[in-house]
Formats: sequence, structure tokens, C-alpha cells
Amino acid sequence: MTRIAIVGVAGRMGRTLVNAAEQDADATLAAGIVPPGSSLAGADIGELAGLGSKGVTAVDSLAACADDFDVLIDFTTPEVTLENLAFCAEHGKSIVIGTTGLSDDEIATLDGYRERVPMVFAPNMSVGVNLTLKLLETAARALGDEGYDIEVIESHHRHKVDAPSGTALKMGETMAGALGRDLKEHGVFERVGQCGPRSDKEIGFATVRAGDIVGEHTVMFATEGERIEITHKASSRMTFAKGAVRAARWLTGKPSGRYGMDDVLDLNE
Ligand SMILES: NC(=O)C1=CN([C@@H]2O[C@H](COP(=O)(O)OP(=O)(O)OC[C@H]3O[C@@H](n4cnc5c(N)ncnc54)[C@H](OP(=O)(O)O)[C@@H]3O)[C@@H](O)[C@H]2O)C=CC1
Ligand SMILES: O=C(O)C1=N[C@H](C(=O)O)C[C@H](O)C1
Repeated sequence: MTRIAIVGVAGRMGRTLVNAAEQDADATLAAGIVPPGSSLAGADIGELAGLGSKGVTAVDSLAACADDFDVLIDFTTPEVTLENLAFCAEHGKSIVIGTTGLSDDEIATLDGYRERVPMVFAPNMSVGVNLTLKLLETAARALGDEGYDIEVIESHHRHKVDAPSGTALKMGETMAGALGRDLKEHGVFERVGQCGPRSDKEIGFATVRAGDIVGEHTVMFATEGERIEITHKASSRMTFAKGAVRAARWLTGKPSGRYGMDDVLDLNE
């Protein structure tokens, strides 16, 4: 049985993760963490998630529940995630990280823990998106150097703070990698005013923020006379939360290392 702690337990993903962990027969909901000084400390995490009392009260520091869990699931902010990673390294814990919007420097810091912490780090934990990444790799290889323009369009709810989404960036990186291109050089994240025609090799990104959209990603491969679109639409956060709980179980007994959802889902040949 994997003992799971959920940090950011009162957030959109935190509350969904409580539901997902509760439904998983091989996981135990061991702890929930709210920000330091939060008025929600002491609340039952089942109540926070709308499930009724589960007998686990939220605490406002990891130190307060260090003995209670094996794997931390973290969907918070880049700064908080890096603090929590340091805690996991110090206390021999594993961690599943869903947080997006990390800068290059923050990713380098995260990567520095790969020898000390078993971690799954993925911008999207759904089975569908991770399969889509494989489809995109194949499509990019077949079309990207054959005159097809590649554009990524993502839509999310009005509360999302980072753009483009971590998933859109991962899609771009995956396709750029398949084509031997560097996304830093060929990614185009803004077009405004007299920006000129697109170049052949650029990979464009467009962002929509509106209402309660859970998460939608379309990749367009367009040329003279035809267009292929590969779309993934999430209609419930449960798809991400179930993936995260699955990742937490998968980490049990794994050596230190930085893993992705492709490892968890065994999508690599
Ligand atoms: N990988 C994936 O599959 C997915 C990734 N995400 C990513 O997950 C992240 C969170 O998204 P979402 O749940 O929508 O955001 P929310 O803002 O709803 O949740 C984040 C939670 O973290 C809490 N928090 C902040 N600091 C601390 C702290 N020091 N200790 C404990 N809790 C803290 C916040 O509390 P407060 O509000 O009081 O500050 C908030 O409740 C984003 O980066 C998002 O992109 C989202 C969905 C899927
Ligand atoms: O913030 C969100 O909500 C989501 N964030 C992730 C991302 O940035 O890719 C994954 C998902 O699309 C929802």
C-alpha cells in the first residue's frame, strides 16, 4: 500500500487528487498539506474535497507529517515544488511533480536532485496526452520536413497562471526533437503587428484563457491543400489525478532518478 501525501490539497488539483487517491485500492490517503499559516490547517481533507470526513486533517508543513507518507504528490508552484523536492531529498521520500511553468534554471535545479530522489516529473499525467505525444513524434517525423507548417494551440481556464501550458511546450519539444530542431531557436510564442510571414521551420504556439476549460491541445500540420489536426481534450481533472496516483504507486521501490509518464505508462519501445 502506497502512503500518499498531497501538497496543495485545497487547490483545484489537490482536491481532485484526494478523490483519485480515495478511489485507488492500492493507495492510502496519508496526509494533506496547505500553505504555512493557512486557515485550512486542521480541516479534514475529505471535507475539503467534498467527500465527507476521511479522518485526515490538513497540516501546514511537510515536517508535521514527515513520518506519515512515502510519496508526495505536488501540483503547486515552481518555488514551492523546489522547496518540497529539497525536503524529499533530505527525508528519503519519493515525489510526483505535476507543477508547470518552471524556468530553465528551475528545471536545472530540479534535475540536480535526480541522483537523490525518485521522482516523476510530467506536465500532463493523462494517458491520452502521453499517447498523443507519441502520435506527434510520428507525425512530425513524417510531415515536418515535407512542407507542413506546425502550430500548437492550447486552451485553459481563466485561472491558469503560466503560458504556454507545460503540455504545449512538451508537445513542441517532442516534435522539435523528432525533427532535429531546437525549440529555443524555432519556437514562436508571439505574433503581433508587422511580424512577416512564417518561416518553414518554426513551431508556433497560441494560447486561449477562458472560463472553465479544463485543458485542450491541438497540433496542426498544414500545407497547401490539406491540414491534419491532432487534438486532445480533457473534460475532467480526474484524468490528471488518476495518472498522478498511478505514478505514485509506480515509484514504490524505484531507485533515485527523474522519470516521465512515458516510463510510468511503459510507452517507450
Ligand atoms: N501535470 C499535470 O497533469 C497537471 C498540472 N497542473 C499544474 O499544477 C499546478 C497547480 O494547478 P491548480 O491545482 O490548478 O492550481 P491551484 O492554484 O488551484 O492549486 C495550487 C495549490 O497549492 C497551494 N500552495 C501554494 N503554496 C503552498 C505551500 N507552500 N504549501 C502547500 N500548498 C501550497 C495553493 O494554496 P493558495 O491558493 O492558498 O496559495 C493552492 O491551493 C499548475 O502548475 C498547473 O499547471 C494542473 C493540472 C494537471
Ligand atoms: O493548469 C492546468 O489546469 C493544467 N496544466 C497543465 C499544463 O500546463 O500543461 C496540464 C493540463 O493541461 C491542465
